[in-house]
Amino acid sequence: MGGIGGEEVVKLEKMQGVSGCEEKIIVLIRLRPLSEKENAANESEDWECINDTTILYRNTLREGSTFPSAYTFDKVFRGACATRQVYEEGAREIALSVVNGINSTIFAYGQTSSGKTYTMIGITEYAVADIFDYMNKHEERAFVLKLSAIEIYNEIVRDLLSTDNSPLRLRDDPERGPILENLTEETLQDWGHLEGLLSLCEAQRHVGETSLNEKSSRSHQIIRLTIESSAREFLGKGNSATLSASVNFVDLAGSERASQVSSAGVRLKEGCHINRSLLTLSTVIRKLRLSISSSAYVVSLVYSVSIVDNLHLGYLIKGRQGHINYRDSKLTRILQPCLGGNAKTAIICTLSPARSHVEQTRNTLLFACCAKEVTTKAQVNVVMSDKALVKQLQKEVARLESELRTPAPATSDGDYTAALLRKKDLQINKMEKEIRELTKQRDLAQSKVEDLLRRVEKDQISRKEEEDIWEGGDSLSVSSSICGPHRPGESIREFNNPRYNGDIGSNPDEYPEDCKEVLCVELEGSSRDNLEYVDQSVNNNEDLALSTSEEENGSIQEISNSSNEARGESQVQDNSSCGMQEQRPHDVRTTIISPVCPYPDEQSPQAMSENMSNFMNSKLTRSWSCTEYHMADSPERAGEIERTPANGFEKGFFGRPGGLRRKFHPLSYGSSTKLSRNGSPSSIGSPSADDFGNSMRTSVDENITSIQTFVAGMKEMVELEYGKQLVAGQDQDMEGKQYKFEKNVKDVGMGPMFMAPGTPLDWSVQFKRQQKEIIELWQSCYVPLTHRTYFFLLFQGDPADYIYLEVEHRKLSFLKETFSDGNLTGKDGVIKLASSMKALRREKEMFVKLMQKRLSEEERNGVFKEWGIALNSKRRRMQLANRLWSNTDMKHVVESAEIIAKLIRFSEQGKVLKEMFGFSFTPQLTRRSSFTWRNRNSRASLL
Ligand SMILES: Nc1ncnc2c1ncn2[C@@H]1O[C@H](COP(=O)(O)OP(=O)(O)OP(=O)(O)O)[C@@H](O)[C@H]1O
Repeated sequence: MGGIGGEEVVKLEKMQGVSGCEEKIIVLIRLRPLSEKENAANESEDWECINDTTILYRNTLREGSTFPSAYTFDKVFRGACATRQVYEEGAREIALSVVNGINSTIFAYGQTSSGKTYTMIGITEYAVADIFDYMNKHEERAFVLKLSAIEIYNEIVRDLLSTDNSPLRLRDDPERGPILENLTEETLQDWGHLEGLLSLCEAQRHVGETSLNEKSSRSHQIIRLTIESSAREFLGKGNSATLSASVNFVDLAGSERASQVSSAGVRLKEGCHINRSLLTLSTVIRKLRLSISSSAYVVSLVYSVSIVDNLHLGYLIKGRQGHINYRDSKLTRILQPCLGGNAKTAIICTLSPARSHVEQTRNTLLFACCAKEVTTKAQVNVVMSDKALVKQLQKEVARLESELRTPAPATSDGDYTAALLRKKDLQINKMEKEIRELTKQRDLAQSKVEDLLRRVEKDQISRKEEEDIWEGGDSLSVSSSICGPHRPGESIREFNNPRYNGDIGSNPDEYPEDCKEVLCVELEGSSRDNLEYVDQSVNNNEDLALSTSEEENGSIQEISNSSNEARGESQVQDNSSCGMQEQRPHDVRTTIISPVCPYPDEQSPQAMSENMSNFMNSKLTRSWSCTEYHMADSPERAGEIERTPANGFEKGFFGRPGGLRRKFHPLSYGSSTKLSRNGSPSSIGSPSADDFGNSMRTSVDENITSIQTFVAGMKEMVELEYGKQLVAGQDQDMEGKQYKFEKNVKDVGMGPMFMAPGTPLDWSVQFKRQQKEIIELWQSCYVPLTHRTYFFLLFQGDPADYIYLEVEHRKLSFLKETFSDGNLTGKDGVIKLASSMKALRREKEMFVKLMQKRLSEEERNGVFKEWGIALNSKRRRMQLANRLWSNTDMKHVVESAEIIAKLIRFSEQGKVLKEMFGFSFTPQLTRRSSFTWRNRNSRASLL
């Protein structure tokens, strides 16, 4: 019971195959025979061991008996059984656990004279004898046996191996448990030494005479035999591990009541202490039993409700177990490790069979019943030197590290864990790959953005130069960007038309897809010889050309401008100089727009481009230019798009692939007066949704070109197919005309359309009706005012205008329907209502600036006065801009168109067109006055 100085006790659950599992206290019953006194008193034996595990109360007829008659335990021994049998069959295994490093305890519990001392003396001797025998059989190990003995008498602990009767001090060590200070611990030398020490203990123990026992033990005796063993080969090397365990042989004082033994005086006092300590022992045992059974109950309950949680369960067990009052007596304090702790425990309950002791016997059996439910958890105790302990801990650390590094064994749990880890690794790898890919895409996108910004900046510079030239130049030209890979000296061909591949002498597929843009304008009545062009030369990267073609021979003849020729092959072939090698549609569009900015003074290219984009769509098509503009990413795709038939009107509308990605063939004015569309008679350049953009994509100053293009791109088809014959009064085969016309219409993907009425009167009526509806639709759809003005001024009732009104009407109807369906935020090709409104506002802001620039103060004041705007009011120009095209009244429309026409220099462009093409685009008042101008005077005042 003393500490093991200088060494550490380590409890290992796995050592020599012994695990620290919980096991119940072994409860043995020993029924002694009737004593001489009892026989003399003619006592009857009321108890009988009916088998090895059950004891039966035979006197069941006893009056008032409510107790059970049969009790079952681990083992019951009838009176004839020798102590050796009790030891071997019930206590030996427990006692010998000590040689394996496991603590053990053997109690003897029972009333006085029931045979406790008689039994424990024998058990102790047999156990020690077996231990000696074990030692002898295991010479490879070195054993050390130490014996100590105490008694607890009247709650005083005395050392039975010491002649000093002074009490021993009991203290609790956090790791080693209860320790008796200065306890004598004798190292056993041999059997004789043991016998001598046991004799000493017997001699020193308090014994007194009671009515039931002449030599009644009046104290609790505890003999402790401690066994330490080490492998001999490691002895003296400082790194040995020693098994160390103790076996306690406990001979309790009698558990009888003081009154039953007729004690008095000293015996009574002894009895009170005895009863107190045994009562505490009983209470501890009962609580331990209750805690165990409660734990079992809790476990069952917890499992049944499927809320297994180790922590929760532990809390419940601890909570139900509550406080165990070990400290209420010295006996329970000292025996605490043996009761529900680190020890194997056996309790031998001794009984007297005499009828006169039946009550005590029952009490003993009840105690036994409680004790058999108590569990302990014995562990192997290894005493290690500091060096061995360090080494052991290092090994343990190494083992744990190894387990962490190496895969778990191929158990089901290990397989699952390994599979889980592999899955996680794969996920990590996949995510890392995605991150790399996204990073790559981000870098590429950044690079493209930077490239686009550079291009925009370049375009701005170019545009500025163009504007300077435009403002200061006198010449007019059909301007556009031509970034074609055509060879110097060669005519610019219709590259996309296979018919002309041979003439060009090069494969168009060799050209960059986005660079196949050529401006060709054929002039009515012009021949190749008298074609004129003016090299705008606003950008060295642009080639300008006027082209003509003869539909009859299927060729396109073009005249490249002299400067283009002069630049030579090197420049033309330098695609990179064009900056179009990888240019996107937007870039191309911007380039096209740039020289013809309608508001060169005020509006940035981006703003103008945005205006047009908002209203139209983000992809440009130009009916007015000989543009071969591929939106496709590849020649194959381009071909596919080109071959895609139009299935109806909507097909040609923006927002539809067919409409957005059509390839535009050049317009060509034949040598005769008729306009023709080379190769593809009608699918290219026909009025479509793009026409909205066409008008808006032209600038004020460039509107000469814009109008020309507007007319060339729209009217030429009608002139060719229908209008020319009508105007000239030639006798045409109407059936043939209709066939051609319908074919054209279908080819552009607009579906069947009405023919113009056969008589001017019918057409006049229809025109006015349709014009009125178009005006209302413009208003509903927030169509740019410039577009309205162009259209209104240019299409005034000529029968050839019919198809354009029809197309315009259909487009606007579709647009209005789209808006009314709630498709206000479309994707590609679908106009955003909000964007249209915003563009309209910007356009009005431009008009405000142009009013200041292009109207004299006198003109402005006149207009303000005429439009009811007070001259002293603020923001007069904005007031005026806001009123333009603000309602559908025809007078208002005419006046709005006149003002805008003035602002955008419509008349100047009209004149130029007339001079250039010999074709009047200005309103022919003498011919169409009845359809159009209502307020001729006001218009004239401005125009
Ligand atoms: N199984 C037995 N067979 C024969 N005699 C026995 C047996 N058990 C006990 N005795 C005898 O009974 C008497 C009392 O036994 P013992 O002193 O061991 O009782 P006890 O329980 O220790 O009593 P106490 O508590 O008063 O010390 C002794 O004389 C003993 O020899």
